[in-house]
Amino acid sequence: MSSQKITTNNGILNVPDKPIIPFIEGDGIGPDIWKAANKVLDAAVEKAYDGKKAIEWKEVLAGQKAYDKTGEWLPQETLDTINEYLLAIKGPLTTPIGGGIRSLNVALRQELDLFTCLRPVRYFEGVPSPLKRPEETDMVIFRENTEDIYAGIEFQEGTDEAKKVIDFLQDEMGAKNIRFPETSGIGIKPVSKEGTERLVRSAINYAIENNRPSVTLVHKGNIMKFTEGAFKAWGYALAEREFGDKVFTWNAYDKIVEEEGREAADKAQSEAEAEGKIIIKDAIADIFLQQILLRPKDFGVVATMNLNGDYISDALAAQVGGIGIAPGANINYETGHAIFEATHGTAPKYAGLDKVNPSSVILSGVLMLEHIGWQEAADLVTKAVEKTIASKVVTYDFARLMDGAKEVKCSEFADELVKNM
Ligand SMILES: NC(=O)C1=CN([C@@H]2O[C@H](COP(=O)(O)OP(=O)(O)OC[C@H]3O[C@@H](n4cnc5c(N)ncnc54)[C@H](OP(=O)(O)O)[C@@H]3O)[C@@H](O)[C@H]2O)C=CC1
Ligand SMILES: O=C(O)CCC(=O)C(=O)O
Ligand SMILES: [Mg+2]
Repeated sequence: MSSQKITTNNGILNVPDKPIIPFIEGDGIGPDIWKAANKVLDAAVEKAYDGKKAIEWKEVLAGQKAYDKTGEWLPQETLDTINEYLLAIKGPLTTPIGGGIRSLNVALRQELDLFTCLRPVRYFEGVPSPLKRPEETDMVIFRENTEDIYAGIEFQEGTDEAKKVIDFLQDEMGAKNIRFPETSGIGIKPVSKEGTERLVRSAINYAIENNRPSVTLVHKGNIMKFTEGAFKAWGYALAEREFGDKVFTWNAYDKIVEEEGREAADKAQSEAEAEGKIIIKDAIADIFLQQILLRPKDFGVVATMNLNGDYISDALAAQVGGIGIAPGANINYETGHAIFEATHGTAPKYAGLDKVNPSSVILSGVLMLEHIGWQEAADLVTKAVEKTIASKVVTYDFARLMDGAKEVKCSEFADELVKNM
């Protein structure tokens, strides 16, 4: 079996039996969790296909390891390789706070135009959770991944650049509400119609393909009208224009309320639900954070901008047991390019201790196996995670909250998963 590249034809992947898939080990806990994931994913593929399929892993460098070896944090060769091989899986990469290099994670998403950050959130039976009914949290986050205040367009307080932008805003744009212009840093928040539309389109397509009853557009459009408010308006317009009678929007609901009253609007929505139409609704970001805790059953697919999606990801992860079990994928649904990675970061205090939960990156690997159509291998891993957690053999993060659990190391948890396949 010779190893080959995965290729694409109009976004449809052509996957050989032995695809070459690049990986980035990552900083901090990265080496520990990647080693565990590598073992589990290889075992699942071997078992599912009896040795007739296998992944050939190809290391590419980023972060501290890249800097130590090449003097660059994100070598061009890494970007070129992922671009060429279409997919990659990565451990977390460190971003210093308040100075130093900008996020390599964000750079990878921007450089490869991986416009969706997909983060499914589901409960595994037996995981300790702060909720009474954690199984009701079952959502898929579609986070815009290339724009927003997260794009990193910022000017530091006290610099000529910050002064120039502030002078421009005050003198030429009539801005009167910069409270302390002499000592302000400035951040810019670009949110585009194209960026919004491709994200919302992907979210609705996902909802249709996966029988999810609703897509909620989460925004702070009451305050940031022309960025977050526009996201909501463009999202509704796209849903109505491109998905027609497959969806029923709260925009349409509001129009019926105006013309015929609330009872007629409620009736129209109930009929749409009965016909299996996807309800496209919206929520303002602050109240949304309350609603996901108090009535999580109301939400299926969540489409939102970059910063909101970052906060929502960690909040929802906590509802189902924490960031140790929160997978993700950065995907361009138009080209098929994708990088799979955990939601969490490098957890530096645990680096090299062989201690943390590898489930997030392992389940990111499950998303990768599903992305290439290797569902049998993906299912083996998911079932092994279910079985292992149910048997109360867990890493420290779950063990500290579970009665009667056996705490194991990161590597031992991976061994247990392999045993339970
Ligand atoms: N995509 C990426 O590569 C990301 C990178 N980062 C970067 O990571 C660095 C550290 O960020 P920080 O804010 O501390 O967040 P982290 O997600 O790295 O860690 C915060 C805490 O979350 C818990 N945690 C994280 N991963 C695991 C795991 N696998 N198993 C169990 N528990 C886990 C630990 O909790 P406890 O202390 O309770 O045990 C840990 O102390 C920063 O440089 C940040 O920029 C952050 C997010 C994403
Ligand atoms: O890039 C980083 O350091 C943080 C990114 C992050 O928190 C995320 O994407 O969820
Ligand atoms: Mg985050």
